[in-house]
Amino acid sequence: MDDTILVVNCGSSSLKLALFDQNHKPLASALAERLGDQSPHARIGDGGAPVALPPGANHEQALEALIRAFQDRGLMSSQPSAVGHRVVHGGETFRHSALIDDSVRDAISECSGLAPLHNPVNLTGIDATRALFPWVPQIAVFDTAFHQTLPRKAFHYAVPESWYRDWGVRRYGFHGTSHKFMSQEAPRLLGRTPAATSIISAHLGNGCSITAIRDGVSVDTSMGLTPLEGLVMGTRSGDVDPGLFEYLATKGLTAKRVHKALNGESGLLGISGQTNDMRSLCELADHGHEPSSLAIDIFCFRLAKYVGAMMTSLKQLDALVFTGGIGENSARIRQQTLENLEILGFVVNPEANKHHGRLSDGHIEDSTSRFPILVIPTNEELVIAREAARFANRSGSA
Ligand SMILES: Nc1ncnc2c1ncn2[C@@H]1O[C@H](COP(=O)(O)OP(=O)(O)O)[C@@H](O)[C@H]1O
Ligand SMILES: CC(=O)OP(=O)(O)O
Ligand SMILES: [Mg+2]
Repeated sequence: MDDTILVVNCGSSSLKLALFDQNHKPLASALAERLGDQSPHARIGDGGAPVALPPGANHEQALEALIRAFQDRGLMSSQPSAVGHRVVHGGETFRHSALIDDSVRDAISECSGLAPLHNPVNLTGIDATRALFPWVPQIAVFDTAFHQTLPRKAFHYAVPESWYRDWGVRRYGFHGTSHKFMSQEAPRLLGRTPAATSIISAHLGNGCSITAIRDGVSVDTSMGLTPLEGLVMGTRSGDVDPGLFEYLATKGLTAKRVHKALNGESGLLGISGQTNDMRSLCELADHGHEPSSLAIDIFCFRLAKYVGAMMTSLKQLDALVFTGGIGENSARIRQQTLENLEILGFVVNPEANKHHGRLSDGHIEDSTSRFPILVIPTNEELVIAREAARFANRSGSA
């Protein structure tokens, strides 16, 4: 058995793998996209060698092909010592990561009703990897776990109490591994200890969420019962008036249809009518495409509004942090968001922002800014690998 840790992140139509050594150094990564499609793609590394997949390949086939490719290239000689899985929804059952056995698997499956787009595919990855490596400890790392510290006033909706008691209707929060990573990395850059640091962490990828972290723990977050609430996202609406379900019913749209549209046909894609990809959207806006400019305006306005809201959960603010594909790479989106926040004392340094903070230890604030502003590349896979190693060591297998 190798002293490697394999991390598996199954998305709805994609699969990301990462391999780490026992010191948590990255050894290899792989990505499969458009699974279930007639022409799926898979490759090792960033822009690296393609891996052949049959038309319509599912997660299981992609997983096997990519692991075989790791082995063929000598990156993974036999079996990993542990496998860590991203699981999106852990409900109230999982406050921490869990060593997967049949009962943990069943409990994850029971949470599927709350994340029908995410948990079933996470389970596909778990089942496939357990079949491939039956003697290797497998650890579930939950997006929701970091948010289990939310106080009741932050997680409780103003709805009939029995909805929470009987059906678990509450705010859970997601992207917990990314926000947790920020809660450790931001203090490191600031020369502070995590337990004495309060930040606002904005994870802006395909899904977007923002979290207030007070003295190292999550105290408020924008995503809710499902990963639909809060910020504007690639294809998700974020906050809307729930009254629209009833109104749209009078137009002939069922609740199921509206839910599908809010998840898959809204957000940047819905407003622009063109794309859910922020990079393409910025190019369209540069060429004068008005709906794309509007989508960017709404995205930045909602984000700025949420930064203001998150500040009310903190006693002090040590940094506002941008992360995720958009947060890490789009100077324009950060600039426009921060312009909306000048009244609160956030002032960006255009030069540092242009370089994504890479020449200034992550800092992009101007010297006149009331608060530090940081850009930090996220590393959800590393957080999952660390958790998996911790559990594997505990079970005496690594
Ligand atoms: N240079 C860039 N400018 C603007 N947006 C970017 C840039 N690079 C990546 N993005 C955007 O980041 C988003 C994807 O974020 P990512 O965190 O990789 O997604 P996922 O949630 O799937 O992991 C896309 O909207 C993409 O266009
Ligand atoms: C929870 C969530 O929104 O995840 P993703 O950003 O991977 O879609
Ligand atoms: Mg990502």
